[in-house]
Amino acid sequence: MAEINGFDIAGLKLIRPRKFGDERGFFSEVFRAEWLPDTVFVQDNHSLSEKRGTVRGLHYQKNPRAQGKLIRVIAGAILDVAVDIRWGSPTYGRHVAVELSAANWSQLWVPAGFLHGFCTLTDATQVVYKVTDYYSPEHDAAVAWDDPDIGVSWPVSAAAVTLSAKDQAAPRLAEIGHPFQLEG
Ligand SMILES: Cc1cn([C@H]2C[C@H](O)[C@@H](COP(=O)(O)OP(=O)(O)O[C@H]3O[C@@H](C)C(=O)[C@@H](O)[C@H]3O)O2)c(=O)[nH]c1=O
Repeated sequence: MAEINGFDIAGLKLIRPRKFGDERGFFSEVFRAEWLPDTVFVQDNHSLSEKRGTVRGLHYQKNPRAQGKLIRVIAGAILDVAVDIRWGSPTYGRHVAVELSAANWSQLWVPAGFLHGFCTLTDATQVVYKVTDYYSPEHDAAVAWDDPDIGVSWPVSAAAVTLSAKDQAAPRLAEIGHPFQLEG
């Protein structure tokens, strides 16, 4: 059982699985295939970010190895961001930013055709996510987290952020062309 809601940007979904607490702790179904019809996951990922103010993103894999991602947090909290880069989409360039945490037990479904990234709001944050294609270093790509054309209101300043070398060197959205076309 889960509550599933859409956003103004088509394709994105917020999933809130039920959590059954009792004197032992809790039980929760964290994934059911029926929540995301026609979606097949092939890889599960788990990352730990030691410090609050760590940004990972904004990432995507190029076609034909594009990935949909189902993201959740099992320790701490993040601001999770998905940017629509489906060329032809009425919401091209727009993003959503939602807090996912171990406390709110929410998951964000980000289909292929989006940039994805997050900022940790706590130390020792652990994020786990399912993806629909295997990691492919040749197709792995990024856009600058602080691209003003995207305009994410990140909860960390450029002076304080912890960022990988790869993410520091990422191009702006205007420089990557149009890697995804809206289907249908
Ligand atoms: C993502 C990934 C990385 N790696 C390796 C490559 C590298 O040596 C090390 C760290 O990789 P990265 O710096 O790319 O990790 P990270 O910055 O955490 O990348 C992730 O960020 C979030 C926001 C996403 O959306 C993911 O799809 C992925 O892009 O792990 C894999 O072996 N498999 C994978 O699926």
